[in-house]
Amino acid sequence: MAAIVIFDFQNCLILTLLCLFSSLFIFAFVFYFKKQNNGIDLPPIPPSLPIIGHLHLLLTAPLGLAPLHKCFHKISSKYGPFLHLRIFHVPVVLISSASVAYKIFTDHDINISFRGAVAIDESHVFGSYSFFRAPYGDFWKLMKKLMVTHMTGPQAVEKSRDTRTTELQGFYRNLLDKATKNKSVDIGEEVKRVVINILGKSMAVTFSEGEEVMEFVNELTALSPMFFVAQIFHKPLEKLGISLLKYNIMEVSDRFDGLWEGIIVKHEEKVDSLLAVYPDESAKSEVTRNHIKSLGAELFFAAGDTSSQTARWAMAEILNNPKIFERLREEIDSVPERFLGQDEETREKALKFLAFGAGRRACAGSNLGYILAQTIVGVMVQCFDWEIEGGEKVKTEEASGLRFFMAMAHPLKCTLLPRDINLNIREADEVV
Ligand code: HEM
Repeated sequence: MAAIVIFDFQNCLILTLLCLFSSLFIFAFVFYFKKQNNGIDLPPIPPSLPIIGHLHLLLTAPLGLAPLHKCFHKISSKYGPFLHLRIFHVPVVLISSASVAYKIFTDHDINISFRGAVAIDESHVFGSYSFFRAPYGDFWKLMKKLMVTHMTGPQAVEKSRDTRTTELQGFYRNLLDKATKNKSVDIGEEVKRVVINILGKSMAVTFSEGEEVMEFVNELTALSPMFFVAQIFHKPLEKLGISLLKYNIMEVSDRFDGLWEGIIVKHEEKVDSLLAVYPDESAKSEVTRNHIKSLGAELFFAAGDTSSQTARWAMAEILNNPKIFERLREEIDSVPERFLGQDEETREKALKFLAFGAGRRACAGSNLGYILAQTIVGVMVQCFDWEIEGGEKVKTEEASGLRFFMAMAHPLKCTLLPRDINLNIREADEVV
C-alpha cells in the first residue's frame, strides 16, 4: 500500500512539474514571439529552447559545430524552405529555395543589405571603419566606387593584366622549383600567396609584404569563429565590463596596424591622391586614412581566402576525376577560344548557387575572382602532373565550425612533375 501511495505521489509530482514547465515554456514562447513579432508577419519558427533559441540545431555531440550549410540543410528539410531562427538574441532568416531567394534579392534587397552591428569598433577588420560591415548608404557607395575604379571594375582589371601575367609566371616558376626539388606543395597556400601578390601589386606597384599579409590572412581565418561569437556577445558583455573577446581580435588587429601603416607610408602619394579624389563630397561621408587601411586589410582577406578555397576545391574535384582532368587539359592545350561566349552562361549558372552572393552586397570582386580562379587552376592543370599525398584520392570532407568560407578539413598536399610543353602563360584577351 505504501508503495502505491509513493508511486501516486511521484506521478503527481512529475505531472505538476510538467504542467509548471510547459506553462513556463508557453509563457516564454508567447512572450518572446510577441516581443519579436512587433506586428510583423514573420516566417515560421521551428521549436526553440529558452535563451539559446535554435543554437542546439547547429551543434553535434559532444558540443561540436557541424558544417553550417549541412545544419541549415537539415533544418530546412525538416521545417521548410523559409524560416525564422534565433541564436540567443540574434534573429536569422533561413532561406533554402531558389525562388524565395530570388524574390528576397529582387523585392527586399535593401532590407538585407546590412551585415549586422560591428563586433569590435576599434578593430581594423570588421570594425567601425569597415567597408564589409558598413550599412548600405553614402559611405558604402563612396568606398565601392573607389574599389571599382581602382581595383575590381573592368577597366581596372584590364589595366592590371600585365601584373597578373608576371605574377602567374612567378607562380609557375615557384611550382617548377618545388617539382624539381621533389618538395610537397600545399595547393591552397600557394594559391593564396599568388592572389595576395597580384592584389598587392595591382594596388601598389611595389609590394614586398606578401608573406606578412599572408600571415595576417591566415590569422584572420583562424579568428573567424571569434568574430562570430564577438558579434553576438561582445556588446552585451562589454556593458557588464567583460571584454575577453576583444583581446584576441585586437591583438591581431594592432599587430598588423604597423604593417598597413608601413604599406601606406610607402605609397603616401597614392593614398593622398585617393583621399583628395574622394573628399567629403556631400558632407555625408568621408574617406579617411583609417578607412583605406581597413579596406586594404579586408580586401586581402576577402580575395585571399576565397580564391584559395575555390582553387583548392576545384583542384580536389579535378584530381579525383582523371577523365575531367584530361578533358580540361585538352581544352586548355588546344583552342581555348572556342569556349568564349560561354561566359554569360557560366555566370548565370553561378548565380543559381550564389557563389558570389547576390543583390547590392554581392561580391565586389567577382569579376576578378573568376579570372584569378580560372587562370590559376589553368596553370596548375596545364603545366604539371600531380600526385596526391597520402592516397589515391583527395579527402574532400568539409571542415566544421564557424567560418566565413567553406574550407576542406584536410590540407590538399601534392607532389608534382613538370610537363614538357611549350609554355605561354597569358590570359585570353577576351576573358577580361
Ligand atoms: C573566387 C573568389 C571569390 C568568391 C567565391 C567570393 C565570394 C564572396 C561572397 C560570397 C561575398 C558575400 C556576399 C554577400 O554577403 O551576399 C563576398 C563579398 C565581398 N567580396 Fe568576394 N569573393 C571572391 C573574390 C573576391 C575578390 C578577388 C575581391 C576583391 C579584390 C572580393 C571582394 C569582396 C568584397 C569587398 C565583398 C563585400 C561586398 C560588400 O559588402 O558590398 N572578393 N565575396
